[in-house]
Amino acid sequence: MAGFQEETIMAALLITAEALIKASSVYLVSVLYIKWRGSINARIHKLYFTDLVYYDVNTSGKIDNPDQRITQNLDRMCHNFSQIFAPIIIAPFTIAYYLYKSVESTSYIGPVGVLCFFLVATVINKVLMSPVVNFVFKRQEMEGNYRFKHMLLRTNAESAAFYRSGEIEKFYTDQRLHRLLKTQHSLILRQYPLNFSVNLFDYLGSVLSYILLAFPIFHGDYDSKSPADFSSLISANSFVIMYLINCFTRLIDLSVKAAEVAGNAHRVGELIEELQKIKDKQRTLNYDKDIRPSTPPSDQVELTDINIDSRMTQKALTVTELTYGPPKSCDILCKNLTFQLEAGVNILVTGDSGCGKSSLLRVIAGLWPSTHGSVKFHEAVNPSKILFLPQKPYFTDGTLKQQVIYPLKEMDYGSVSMDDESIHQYMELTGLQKLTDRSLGLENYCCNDWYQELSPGEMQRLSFVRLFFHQPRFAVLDEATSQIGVDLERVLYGKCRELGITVMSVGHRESLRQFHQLELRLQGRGNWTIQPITDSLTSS
Ligand SMILES: Nc1ncnc2c1ncn2[C@@H]1O[C@H](COP(=O)(O)OP(=O)(O)OP(=O)(O)O)[C@@H](O)[C@H]1O
Repeated sequence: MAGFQEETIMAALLITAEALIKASSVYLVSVLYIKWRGSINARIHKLYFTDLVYYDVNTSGKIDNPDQRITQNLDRMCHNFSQIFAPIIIAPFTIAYYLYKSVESTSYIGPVGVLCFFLVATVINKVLMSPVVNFVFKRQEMEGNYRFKHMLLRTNAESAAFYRSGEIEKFYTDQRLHRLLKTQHSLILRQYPLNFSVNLFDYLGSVLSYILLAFPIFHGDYDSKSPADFSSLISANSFVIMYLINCFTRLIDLSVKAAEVAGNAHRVGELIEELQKIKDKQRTLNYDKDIRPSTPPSDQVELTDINIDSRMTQKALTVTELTYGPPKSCDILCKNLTFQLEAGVNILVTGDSGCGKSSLLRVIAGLWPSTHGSVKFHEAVNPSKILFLPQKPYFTDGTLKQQVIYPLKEMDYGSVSMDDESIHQYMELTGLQKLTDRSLGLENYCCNDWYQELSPGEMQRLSFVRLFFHQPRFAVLDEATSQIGVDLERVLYGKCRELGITVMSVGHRESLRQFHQLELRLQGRGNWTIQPITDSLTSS
């Protein structure tokens, strides 16, 4: 009786200890998770934003939106890990104690029997667990793809609506959902035998305790005991063996959760590795970002017949023997292109739609790799030296002023010698005074989605306010005035000249020619020409 009481107290103590460890582990894992997630997400942000791989990542189609995907996987992984942490920590102590107790009551038969049972169960569960890990990993990937499709549609809902593309978008979204459900179904199919085996070993465990007790009973070890002592001994010993089996079966039960943790960890690892690979690939690109001034190669375009402002002789960039095409394609958009962007000499890039004008800017900006040749910057690529205005204007969430000073932050604003009055003047110049009034000034209205608030022409005008605010020495403008009237276009280019901003523009409009001194024409099939513009306002 005393033995039975002792076992009960011991079991109660162990259960309490486990509950305590479980609560503490959930707390500990949560605290660690916050730190861990902070550092992992910061690493992703660095790879994704600072190292300029986001463009590649998004166009690679392999891991769109890695930040969100990694966070989701980390969430699940940490949740499951906090569930299995406590049982794993407490298991060695309970197992050691009950092994010792079962040796006392059944000699070697009890522990050996339980260990053999555990080994068989572990091997079988291990075999059944492997496919589950793979499918958990696949399900995460499919779920990420499906969610990303929804996010993409939400972001571009208006453009899709203009094309009345509801049916086709429904088709593609259903396809992704179908793939996700199919993977989930396959996962459930693989989980079925694993769950069956886990439950089977749970039940077999309770029967096993009586089988193991039968050995000392039939061996005659308890023959000398009175019926009362015998029955209390049996109940005490069966309790010990049952608890020992229970310790092992609980470890086996963890295999389902362990499979989930392994699947999630695998996916997080793969996403990070993929980002790192893209970054390494970028590093090995034949792309020279050296910002030190250098002497130009001898075979560059001669600009002797161009009226160059003698005060400005510095160069922004030199493109040498550049051959490029769309990534993951054998097409060549331009072959052996050589030119330089020199202060005071505006260049107009022209050519038919799809001939590779924007692609040239992508290669120059380092977003696309080149097949051959190099791009050498003589100025640092930062807003005060060289600023890119992309074809699709970019706006972040925040106030009007944050849009103007972008990519600077409010806190960096002090480092720029410009007051709000100048911004107001530029808003007025570009015809955006109404927008300032509507926004109750530059800083009083915080908008989450400026794309919904501005017309395409307003977006382009606001981009010019940004350009005037930064006053870089060089600007690369991709169809930056396509939605603006020719009168305002003249004003904007005039202001660029007044502020000493040399531009390289991509555009189709005839009216643009007068603001440039050189025309770089991409003729398709890799051919190109570069020649002076005779009707330029500034040419001699
Ligand atoms: N991310 C991409 N992946 C693969 N091919 C692309 C990608 N973006 C553009 N292309 C292809 O590269 C070619 C050149 O595109 P680009 O955007 O440079 O044309 P463009 O000359 O600027 O045309 P437009 O005047 O219409 O803007 C096109 O055939 C286009 O389909």
